[in-house]
Amino acid sequence: MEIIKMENISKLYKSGQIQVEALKDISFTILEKEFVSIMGPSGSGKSTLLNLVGCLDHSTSGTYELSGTMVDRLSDSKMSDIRNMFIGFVFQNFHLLPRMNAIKNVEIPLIYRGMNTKMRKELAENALELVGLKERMHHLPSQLSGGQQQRVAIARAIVGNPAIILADEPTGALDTKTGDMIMELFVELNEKKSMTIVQVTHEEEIAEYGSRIIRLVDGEIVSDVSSGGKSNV
Ligand SMILES: Nc1ncnc2c1ncn2[C@@H]1O[C@H](COP(=O)(O)OP(=O)(O)OP(=O)(O)O)[C@@H](O)[C@H]1O
Repeated sequence: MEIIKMENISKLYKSGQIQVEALKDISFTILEKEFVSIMGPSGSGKSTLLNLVGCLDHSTSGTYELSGTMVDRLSDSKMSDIRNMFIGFVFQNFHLLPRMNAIKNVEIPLIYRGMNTKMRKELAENALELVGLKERMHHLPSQLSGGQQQRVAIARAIVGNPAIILADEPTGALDTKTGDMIMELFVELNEKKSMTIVQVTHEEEIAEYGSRIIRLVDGEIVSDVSSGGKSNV
């Protein structure tokens, strides 16, 4: 089943006289349960693409269907409803709230959903257990290592049981060994929890944890290869 379907997507940024075509008429589909890595040089459009997939921004032209819903034509508030329901985000620098302990950080997406305290705590504890951090749930981010903070961020991303995890350079702030542990967690979430994962990375070794690598250059897809060598372009 297709979960992400983009057709002829372009994104133009205009500032004054200057226009940048960050994405140029790109089309691709991602199936449920795929683990896709997006690579490309600086400025090639990776973050722009991830923002569109994550319903954080509108394209300039083209169509985007997320799990059967045409996203482009939705209002901002409808788009954020879709985002909260379908997508969990993981960032390079974790984006945890420093004054809240691990479990409170993980509860945040559930607060937005209006869930009651007891249910929130239970789900947040389960998510922290899944990432192997239940015993640290009362620690503040500053009392956790970088890898542990990223695992809290991943627990927060998955606590609402989203269909898709979007990760922007999830290992960018971590050493190699810790980065590998985060990737092993992604593989586990992908294989055991059937989560679709789309990550942006600069590192070839990190990209290879995915089962498919899409490469961008100058806003265009120049290659799209699944493991086993199957080309999707
Ligand atoms: N808000 C914006 N306004 C104007 N131009 C932008 C904006 N955001 C990005 N761009 C331009 O769009 C192009 C693609 O940027 P984008 O951030 O998507 O690239 P990237 O591949 O994620 O780069 P990096 O690896 O350095 O993060 C670049 O030329 C960038 O300067």
